[in-house]
Amino acid sequence: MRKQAPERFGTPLTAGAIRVMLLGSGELGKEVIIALQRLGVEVIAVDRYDNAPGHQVAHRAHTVDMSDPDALLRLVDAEKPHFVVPEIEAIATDALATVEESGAAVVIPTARATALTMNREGIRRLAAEELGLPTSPYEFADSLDAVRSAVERIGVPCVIKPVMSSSGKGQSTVRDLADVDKAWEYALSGGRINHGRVIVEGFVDFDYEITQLTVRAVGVDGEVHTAYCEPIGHLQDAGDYVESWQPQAMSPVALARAREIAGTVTTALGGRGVFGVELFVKGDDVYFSEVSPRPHDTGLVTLRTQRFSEFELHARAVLGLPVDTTLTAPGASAVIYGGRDAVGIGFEGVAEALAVPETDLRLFGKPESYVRRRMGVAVSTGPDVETARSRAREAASRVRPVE
Ligand SMILES: Nc1ncnc2c1ncn2[C@@H]1O[C@H](COP(=O)(O)OP(=O)(O)OP(=O)(O)O)[C@@H](O)[C@H]1O
Ligand SMILES: NCC(=O)N[C@@H]1O[C@H](COP(=O)([O-])[O-])[C@@H](O)[C@H]1O
Ligand SMILES: [Mg+2]
Repeated sequence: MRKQAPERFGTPLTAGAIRVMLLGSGELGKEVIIALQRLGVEVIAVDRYDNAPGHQVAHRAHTVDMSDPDALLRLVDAEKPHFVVPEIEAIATDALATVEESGAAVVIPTARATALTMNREGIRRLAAEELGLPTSPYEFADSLDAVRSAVERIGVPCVIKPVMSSSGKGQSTVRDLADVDKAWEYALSGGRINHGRVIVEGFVDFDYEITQLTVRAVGVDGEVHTAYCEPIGHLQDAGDYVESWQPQAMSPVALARAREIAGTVTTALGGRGVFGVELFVKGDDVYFSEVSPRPHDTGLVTLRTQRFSEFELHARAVLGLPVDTTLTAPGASAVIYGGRDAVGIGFEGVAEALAVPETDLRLFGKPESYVRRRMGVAVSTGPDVETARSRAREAASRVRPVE
């Protein structure tokens, strides 16, 4: 893999351009695309539906079924990107392996890391069984009977999730054996790709949970180094993030353990880029949950809290450029949901939201809204995290989705 930055940054849309292809172009990809374009990179945005947020800001946009390996290989062949940057969980990872092996493009962070993290089984077995990291107890199951016996062994409460899903899709917490049938049905219908396989995880009664953003980037010595952002605390509702803040206060022991776990798992995954290492913290104990080999939704807060947001850090790391993870202000983010099932919705209250001090807004521009689809986010800073959190919540609540 090429470790150094390209020597020459050519002009976009000419033969000398550095080309990056994003596989998935939602709200996170859109910010990565903007960051890349600011560095003079030509960007090709790919998603499963037309007019995805990143499509709207890229040099070129394609709509393809990203779980179809042939479709992906045809696209890579046609566009000849230097870097392929997965942005979402539902991608044909065997096609990424082909791209990497053939040397057609560099896959970020690596094809193997993308495959391992796209399936909860791959990353959980790596973390717990190979790396020996502390996690909740877990079992995998692919029939209702197998789920029932797994729940009996692990005990309630426990959490059932499709092996391939994200943002809480198909996930439920089972508090009673009688709830298992419903949880299994929900998992089958809710994953991004129906694999008929779930993980049953013991419920971790954590004090708080964090995302430890971890950046693997090339240093001045030409080697890949690990850099850590300040921990991001967050609140989840039904497995989906609703609020995040940075920094999360942690005991020195818990912080050191969090970084050690994050360093271990990201080193094992390898490659370059931003990783969102999700951890549960109870007292000084830290449990690994999962990791995104890409910017993390809870990291939207870094748009205002860090000198360089997680999206800018990813862009730099992808290109082999130096990074700087400095926090510049405490801050918080609060999610704006669509609140309705409708195409082409509007938003009122934007001026009122932006009247909240030290507050910014992102409206992602998703063409279709669902009740629980994330359509925007408010990001605020303040003298402390508490002030920033109440500002972000206030701003988000002032934005009203309308027909
Ligand atoms: N074993 C567990 N014990 C306690 N809480 C859990 C457990 N697993 C998940 N949760 C809660 O559900 C949230 C979402 O879980 P998880 O991150 O596994 O889902 P996801 O679908 O991958 O979400 P995302 O893609 O947004 O990260 C966690 O952040 C946590 O709040
Ligand atoms: N937790 C992962 C995550 O937040 N991913 C982000 O959500 C988009 C999909 O949104 P959609 O489901 O509304 O299309 C993805 O493209 C990515 O930006
Ligand atoms: Mg998660």
